[in-house]
Amino acid sequence: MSAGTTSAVPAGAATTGAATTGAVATGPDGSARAVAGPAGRAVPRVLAVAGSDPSGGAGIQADLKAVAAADGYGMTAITALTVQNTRGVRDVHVPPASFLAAQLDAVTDDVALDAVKIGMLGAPEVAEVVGAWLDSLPRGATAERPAVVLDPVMVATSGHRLLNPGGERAVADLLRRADVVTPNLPELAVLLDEPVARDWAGALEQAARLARRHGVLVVAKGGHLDGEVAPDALVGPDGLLAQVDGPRVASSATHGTGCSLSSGLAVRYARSRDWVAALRETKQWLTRAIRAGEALEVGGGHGPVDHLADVRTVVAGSRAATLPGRLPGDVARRFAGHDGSPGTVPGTAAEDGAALVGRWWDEAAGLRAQIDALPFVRALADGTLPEHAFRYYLQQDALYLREYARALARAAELAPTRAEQAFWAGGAHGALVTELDLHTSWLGGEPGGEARGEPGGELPDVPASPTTRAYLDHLRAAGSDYATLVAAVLPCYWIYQDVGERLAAGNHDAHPYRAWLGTYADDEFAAATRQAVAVLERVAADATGEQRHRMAEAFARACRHEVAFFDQAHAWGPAPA
Ligand SMILES: Nc1ncnc2c1ncn2[C@@H]1O[C@H](COP(=O)(O)OP(=O)(O)O)[C@@H](O)[C@H]1O
Ligand SMILES: Cc1ncc(COP(=O)(O)O)c(N)n1
Repeated sequence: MSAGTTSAVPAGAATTGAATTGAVATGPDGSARAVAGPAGRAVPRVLAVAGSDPSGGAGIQADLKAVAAADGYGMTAITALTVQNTRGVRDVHVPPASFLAAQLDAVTDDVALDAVKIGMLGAPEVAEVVGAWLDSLPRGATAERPAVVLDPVMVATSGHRLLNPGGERAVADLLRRADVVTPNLPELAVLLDEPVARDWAGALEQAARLARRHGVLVVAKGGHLDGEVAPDALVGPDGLLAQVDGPRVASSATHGTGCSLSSGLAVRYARSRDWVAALRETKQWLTRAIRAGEALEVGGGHGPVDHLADVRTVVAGSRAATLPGRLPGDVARRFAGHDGSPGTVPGTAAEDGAALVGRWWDEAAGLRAQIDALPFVRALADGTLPEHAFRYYLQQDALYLREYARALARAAELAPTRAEQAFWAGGAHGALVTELDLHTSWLGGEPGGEARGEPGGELPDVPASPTTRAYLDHLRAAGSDYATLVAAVLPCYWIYQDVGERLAAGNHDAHPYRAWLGTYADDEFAAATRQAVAVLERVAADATGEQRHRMAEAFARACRHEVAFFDQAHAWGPAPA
């Protein structure tokens, strides 16, 4: 199941987009709570009223990162200072409530707010100040009134109280002033004064009761339940409005998920004015952020999510794209005419293709030289590469191969002839079984000696790096057009075979990676590479000028990703303890 699948929307209930525009749920005080309305600002101005977490994963720090990740402008009014890290909360200091009131006034006097996210309040008097401030904001579902998302923070994941005794009533008193409230299951139970829901159906019933009692929309969250799916749902006074399912990620990087969800939701709602769409997008983003969290290696307890995982992927991709070397456009223009219009190359069709592909390969010579000069490749060649750096490379390569096999399978799906279909299907099988088996068995054994692990093992339980993800994104983006896809998958064959030939030539009996280097000198792989190149030549020969332009770009980009991929393990540092 993919993250953020929306389902179980009852007929007539809010879903997304135009269908929900104008839908409202009415609170007991008669104020309208818009489920969806006219679109808001492109870069919403969002104020987080919350506590500080010095370890950066939860609280105001998470809020700012989540707001930035959702492309909003973040501001903060700090309610409390905590002394905490990923392992737990050591102390809490709540400054005078009047100081918070002054912060709120300073921001509101100057800045028009599109949304407010309220998190940890710490003490009843702080909640009261926030309540009075909310009452001073414009009322009703007007453009001037900021959307208010209340995350009723009470207890940290570690079990430490984040709200003084007596604070629960004051927080409950804020519910009627919020548009959406996002309690976790224990908080939902406290707000209703009921036992904690034991299953999802119970959680949805409680959420509806809370929504009815306070005239507020409730996001029920399944983070605290078990099972393969981590469901969230938007629930109104009349019950379920929409359920958003996502896979439960097996990860300890869940510190601050509640803070991040509520902030991301506030920004996305302020932009789209559609709570269901905002929840779905926020959930999808959060799932990616949780997946990428462990790779940050922050702390020894419940680590943070990687709020900026998507940004890192883009940065890694553009870093690869700007590696020195000829711009793809230059390559393409030479063959397609200066304006990118269909050009002609003299000679027979078959010669055209070979000449074209030969030029692309020559244009990538600088990148191939860069690969040879990379610290990683040199250390692998001379045997000085630390074992943990080699393992890192193997792990990322295994994660890459699994998805690369999908790209080859897609090429098989799109192939116009039976021969090409069979070739790519064989390549997909080879990547998935032969090559991936080699990786998993190496990862289970001694990289320096012979492979010892079991073939057919599972993929390494590590997240794909931003560099790996960026390369895979490139392959995915190429996947709708056969010619572009063939050009994008080719460098992985060709460069690997080319670099491998030189690595294998320097192999010797005493080389610590001799068995691995031996795998590079594989005649079958060399033959498959020649065949893949022949297919590329055939496709290039038949391509229009515009297609050739796209192929040249896809090919050159993939070459750049190859450089970045080989380079990514070079910052190996000391071996982990
Ligand atoms: N292991 C997980 N995998 C995927 N999503 C999760 C996981 N844990 C929590 N979430 C999501 O994180 C958000 C916060 O959920 P939850 O843990 O219930 O709240 P809180 O952080 O307030 O205790 C929800 O969107 C929930 O679905
Ligand atoms: C300052 C602060 N605010 C909120 C939380 C709750 O975090 P979570 O999102 O994991 O429930 C926290 N641990 N610290």
